[in-house]
Order: sequence, then structure tokens, then C-alpha cells
Amino acid sequence: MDERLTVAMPKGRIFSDALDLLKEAGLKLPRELAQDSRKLRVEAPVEDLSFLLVKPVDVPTCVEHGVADLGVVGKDVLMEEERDVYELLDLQISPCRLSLAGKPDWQPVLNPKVATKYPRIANRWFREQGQQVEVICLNGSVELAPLTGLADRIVDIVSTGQTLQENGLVELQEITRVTSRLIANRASYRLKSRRIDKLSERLARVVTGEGVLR
Ligand SMILES: Nc1ncnc2c1ncn2[C@@H]1O[C@H](COP(=O)(O)OP(=O)(O)OP(=O)(O)O)[C@@H](O)[C@H]1O
Ligand SMILES: O=P(O)(O)OC[C@H]1O[C@H](OP(=O)(O)OP(=O)(O)O)[C@H](O)[C@@H]1O
Repeated sequence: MDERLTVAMPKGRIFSDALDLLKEAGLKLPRELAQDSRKLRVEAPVEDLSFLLVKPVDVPTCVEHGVADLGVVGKDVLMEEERDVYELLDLQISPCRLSLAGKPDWQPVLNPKVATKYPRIANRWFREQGQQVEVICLNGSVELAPLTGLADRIVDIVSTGQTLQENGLVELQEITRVTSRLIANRASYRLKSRRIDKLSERLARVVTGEGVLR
């Protein structure tokens, strides 16, 4: 049986944290698996691993469809995409939070407009709060929405808080904490369980500070 594993890695912010974690776990990775490389499929022959470099939002898609056995993805994307995959491990990298934010002088209005890159999470959260809102989908620069009048509030990622602060907005409520997760394709997890468990265990030992397992 083919025990080679393919891992979908998110380009962008999470990439270097994820790469550091793999290296800390003792994996021997090729130099072309690097932030500044343009190669999108990279083989790691020593470890019998292949890496696919994809947009963060596409990691769960690749894993659900089985083109990757494993993936590394933010919990925010995982919650938003609702893909049929296993969540194996909290890698505890790239921490941030998903929060409700707005202008400091925001007044309650009936059926407020909420701008976000996370329409499913926002709709679900407001429903749980028993609040009716109109969700407006944006793909970035979400903080502009309350400034321009496009929306009353936003649901967005907060890390240092700099973007909110520089745009005169305040964090009103934390919705969820976010870290990156290791996810697995369901069939791969059955068919390649030995290899997946071994890799997952190596990563878990780094996360919990138990030391490298070789
Ligand atoms: N300050 C932050 N802003 C956004 N995402 C963050 C931040 N800190 C950590 N993250 C994590 O990084 C992931 C986003 O990474 P990144 O910003 O590279 O991609 P993206 O903006 O979603 O995608 P792209 O820019 O490729 O369209 C998030 O899903 C989240 O889990
Ligand atoms: O709290 P901070 O440290 O300021 O980080 C949070 C900001 O970073 C992200 O935006 P990104 O840089 O990905 O740009 P975007 O507006 O295109 O999503 C996120 O959407 C916030 O705007």
C-alpha cells in the first residue's frame, strides 16, 4: 500500500509557523519548501512526504477531496468551511481570535449590518445570541466597513489589535480563539492510520513540549 503522505500547507501567515513545527519535530525537509519559493508541489524524499502549497481557505477542500491526506489550517477557516474532515491536533501555532468589533460610539440598531469574511460563523453566532443581523461578505479590509457606513459592525480576526486601533475601532466581544489545526482526510485516516498517527504523534510531542520522537 502507498504509505506516502501528502500534506496541504497554507501559503501566507501560517506557513512559516507550520514549517518551524515540522522542523522541530525532526523532519528532514528540502530547502525548496520555503516561504519565498514559487514551487507549489514539493517532495520530501527522506520523509516520504509530499507538500501542496495552497491558499489557506483551500486546505480543507484539498483534504476533503483526498488530494491531500493531511492539512494545516486555522480553526477560523475550518469553522467557516464546514468540510467533512477529521480534526486531529491543535498545533497551537498562529494564534489570534475572531471577534466582534465596531466604533466605540456604536448604538444598537434594529437588524444591524455586519461585515465579515466569515459569513457562516457570523450568522451562526448571531443566531445563537438570538440577534437578527444582515451579514455583508467582504474579502479583506473589513475594518473599512464601519468607517464607510457599509456596515455597523464587523466580525474579523484580531491579533495585535493594531488594525482596529489604527482605524478607530474597538473589540466588542471575542467570538472564538483561533489556532491552526492538523486535519485529515477520512479515508486516508483509515487506510494510512499507522503513518498518520506517527506523524501526528511527532507533532503532538513538540506542541506539548515532550521532546522529539524519531
Ligand atoms: N493577524 C492575523 N490576521 C489574519 N489571520 C491570522 C492572523 N494571525 C493568525 N492568523 C491565521 O492565519 C490565517 C490567515 O492567513 P493569511 O492571512 O495568510 O491568509 P488569508 O488572508 O486568509 O488568505 P489570502 O491572503 O491568501 O487570501 C487565518 O486563517 C488565521 O488562522
Ligand atoms: O490585530 P492585527 O494584528 O492588526 O491583525 C488583524 C488584521 O489582520 C488581518 O488582515 P490581513 O492583513 O490579512 O488583511 P485583509 O484585510 O486583506 O484580510 C485581519 O483581517 C485583520 O484585519
